[in-house]
Amino acid sequence: MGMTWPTAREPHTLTQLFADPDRLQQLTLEAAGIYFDWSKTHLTAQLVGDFAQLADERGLTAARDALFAGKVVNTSEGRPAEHTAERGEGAPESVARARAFHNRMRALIDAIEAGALGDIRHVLHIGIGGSALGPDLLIDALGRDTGRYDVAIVSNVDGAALEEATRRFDPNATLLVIASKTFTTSETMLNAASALAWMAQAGVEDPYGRVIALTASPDKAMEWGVDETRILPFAESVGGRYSLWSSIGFPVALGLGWDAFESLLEGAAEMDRHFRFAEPARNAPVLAAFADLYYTQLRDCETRAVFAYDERLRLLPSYLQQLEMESNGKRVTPAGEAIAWPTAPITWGGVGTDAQHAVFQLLHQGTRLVPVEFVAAVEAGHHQDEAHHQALLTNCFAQGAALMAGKTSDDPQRAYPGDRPSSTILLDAVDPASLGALIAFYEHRTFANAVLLGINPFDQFGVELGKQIAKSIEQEGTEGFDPSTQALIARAFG
Ligand SMILES: O=P(O)(O)OC[C@H]1O[C@](O)(CO)[C@@H](O)[C@@H]1O
Repeated sequence: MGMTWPTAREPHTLTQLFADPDRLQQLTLEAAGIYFDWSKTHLTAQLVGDFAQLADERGLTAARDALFAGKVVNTSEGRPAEHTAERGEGAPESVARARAFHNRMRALIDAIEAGALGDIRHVLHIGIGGSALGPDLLIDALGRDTGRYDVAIVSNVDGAALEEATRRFDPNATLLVIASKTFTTSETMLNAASALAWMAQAGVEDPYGRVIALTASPDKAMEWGVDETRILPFAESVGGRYSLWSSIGFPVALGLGWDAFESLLEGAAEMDRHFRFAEPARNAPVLAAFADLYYTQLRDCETRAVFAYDERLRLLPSYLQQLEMESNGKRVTPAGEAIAWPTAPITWGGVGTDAQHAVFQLLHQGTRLVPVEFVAAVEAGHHQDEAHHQALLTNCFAQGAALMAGKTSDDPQRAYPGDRPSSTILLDAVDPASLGALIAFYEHRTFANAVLLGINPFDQFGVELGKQIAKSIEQEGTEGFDPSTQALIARAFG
């Protein structure tokens, strides 16, 4: 498959690019209440135009329409990708089905709140990957001091993860939520069995009566012993890492309240409409994808870094790692042809200001170019002192300015080369609606990248081999494995 990427006509530094008085206006925009700034990247109006033309040639508009129309965009698995239908933006029958599933979830939440499952104060949500990262991000960001349920999200098969939750939870007041699209993921099933045993050992009368299943495989949940009335299904066409909006969002709806969950969906729907209808040069997910492609294809950047300048968003980089790397970490086209250019960069990041005192040295003075993304919110959380928040934001903006401007010095060790790109995403507040819009922005940006790269972002066959090998070691032992693996197993298990 051949493709010519746009080229920067004249190499200008970022500081030079600001000589254009229209630059700020051209490369900033507001969408779904979020302010986006790409003016400190090397994108120019010219480059945006070139990328828009490429997007045209690559069929971005048709691909986007197919996504929202519920067409089979996940061709390797022969199904649509209908996460937007969960927020009301999709094929009418898929939207109706999502509404019916949401109504079922709401009825169960109402019943739990009314005490139908007994005294519930703790919610133990067990799931991994897309069945954990979204709920974890939302609960961590917004679940403090709600006066509602205490929610723990447990994903790792390491028993220490489950123990941390069971140590602080009362088994007699715990709701066990098993979240798994397939209801076969080994880590989740082992954690779920151990959590159930913990409840039984503590003398909970009917532990199964406290189990909720969130799944696209209700039959498997029933086989496991979950009563049908406590199974919250979602459509097979909703991908794991895109499933926060479905019943996988149950701990969010229970922990933050139904109104918050609806605001989350509405915030995402607003971003959906923006992505659908805004022209490329004023379309936030599309512009972000252009910047991503500029740095990976034209500047050979192998990574991109996301720094949340807000403690509430500290899990955002982990969430994005799955979304971006599991979606676009591919090497062939849907037709099976090798892709001749780099695909998704490595997403990494952290929290500001902590990261400034750890990894920013490399960003400012290292030999690698890393496009940086800052995510911050104008409003401090209710728990936060204004002075702290001002210091936080000031640091965030200062870093962007410093990366770009650099600093000369007679001593090369003290010189900063500058011209290092960053983009800034500024929320008004960290609330359900803004986080819905933010996450939907990232989903569509990943999709736009995929279309231009020539990738199916909705499958993830690359995660299967390790799982198969782990299973075969468990079941058949080490025979046939390489000497290194055999030695490790012998040393660990004797
Ligand atoms: O929800 P499930 O089926 O347990 O899968 C969990 C996660 O595992 C993966 O399939 C990868 O192993 C993810 O895509 C998914 O989010």
